[in-house]
Amino acid sequence: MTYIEPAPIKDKENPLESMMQRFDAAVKILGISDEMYYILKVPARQVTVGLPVTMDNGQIKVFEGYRVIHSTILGPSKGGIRFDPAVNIDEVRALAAWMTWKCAVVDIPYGGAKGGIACNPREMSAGEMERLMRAYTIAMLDIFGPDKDIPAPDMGTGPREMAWLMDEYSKAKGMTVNAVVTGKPLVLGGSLGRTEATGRGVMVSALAGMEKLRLNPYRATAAVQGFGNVGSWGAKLLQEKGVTICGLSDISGAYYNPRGIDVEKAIAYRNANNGTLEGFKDAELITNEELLALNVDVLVPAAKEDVITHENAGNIQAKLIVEGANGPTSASADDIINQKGIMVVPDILANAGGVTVSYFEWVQNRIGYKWALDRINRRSDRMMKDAFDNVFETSQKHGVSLRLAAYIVAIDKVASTYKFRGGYG
Ligand SMILES: NC(=O)C1=CN([C@@H]2O[C@H](COP(=O)(O)OP(=O)(O)OC[C@H]3O[C@@H](n4cnc5c(N)ncnc54)[C@H](OP(=O)(O)O)[C@@H]3O)[C@@H](O)[C@H]2O)C=CC1
Ligand SMILES: O=C(O)CCC(=O)C(=O)O
Repeated sequence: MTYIEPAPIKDKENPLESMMQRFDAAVKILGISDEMYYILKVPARQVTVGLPVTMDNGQIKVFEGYRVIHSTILGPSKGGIRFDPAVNIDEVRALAAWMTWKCAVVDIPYGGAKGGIACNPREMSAGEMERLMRAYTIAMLDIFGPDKDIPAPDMGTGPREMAWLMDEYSKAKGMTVNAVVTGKPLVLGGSLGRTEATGRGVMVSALAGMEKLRLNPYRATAAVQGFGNVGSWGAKLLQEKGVTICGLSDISGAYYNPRGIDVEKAIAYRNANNGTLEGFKDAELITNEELLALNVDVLVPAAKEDVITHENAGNIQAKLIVEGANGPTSASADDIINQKGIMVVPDILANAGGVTVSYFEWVQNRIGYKWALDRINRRSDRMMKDAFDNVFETSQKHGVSLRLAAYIVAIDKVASTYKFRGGYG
């Protein structure tokens, strides 16, 4: 029997610390009461479960899984499930709070949650992943529910895992409940457009930021860190809008070509190469650290948190950062980036396209209907652009960064909803 120990919690530069620093700054500007501060800060519910799973070699491994429901003030909680070796409870707490703020920024009727399991999907077979996901679903039967808490994919998970979750949940309830999870395969009630939705929202946010900076997409260059769901779709859709993608990366390294990389070709290469860009020939191999410092107009961190810190923020040359990942910039880098005059479209705005189309999926499941792709794209693009404009206006009004403005918009919305609900007891 083996116990898979979760990643240790770092004292500093951890996502929870970064989230709290921005939250505190926004709360100060809004002048929120002490009572409200703690109502918004403390997660509504946190669950940790031990998950014994029989591995292919017959050995039992015990994994630790989490679900944190940060808030249900705006509606049932919503947020993805992450499978990654670095998962720990603090990371999930930060990610859950970001979901609350994200749903509020794009104005969808959800609270925020996140789940995670400390595991390494790259070292697990499909059968092991399935047993782990089913064990997690059973452990969370009382937490999940189409009117309570609705999971979705995040790093290391996708439609396949969501299908297992839906199946296990439905079996336990004795009926098909497809609205319990979003990001499902199309045949199980998944929505058209969900797979590419987060990358599409990144593209819409990038174009909105470029317009403010008067950058012509046809003359602009970009580098994208992370080539999974968000990074590959973000890069592809930006390229379709005329942007030259000079850099791409995954865990194997970064790939640079100043004349531009054909993103479709890179995706085909990755798909045929066991999911990795390793050995990609149409570009020079550089490091992920070098990719962040490339002389490009737009930088899209779309891999993981805390990749831009006070140690490397000074090297960034991009004029615009569009945060595809959750928490890619640690709070210690904010001042440096602001002093350099770099515009940052923050995570809780830039990557909200995914949860927006998840919301559409949930609505379609509940009314038993399927919308066409052009309708979904039109609506989600509109919602992303409206959210960008609202955050931009708020930043002008308060003289603050887009990041702080996004927190102000979100916290104000959740706090005033709480007051209207009369929840002071
Ligand atoms: N999926 C979604 O709808 C949403 C995702 N997000 C956020 O976007 C980010 C990415 O998620 P998603 O695309 O779904 O995840 P995936 O697992 O599909 O992809 C993650 C990508 O990041 C790469 N990566 C991991 N670590 C590093 C590193 N140290 N340096 C460079 N690249 C690295 C991975 O490389 P490799 O494959 O080689 O391991 C992979 O290409 C996460 O922060 C997630 O929370 C936010 C909103 C919605
Ligand atoms: O699609 C969803 O419901 C949530 C996606 C997610 O986890 C995120 O936006 O970080």
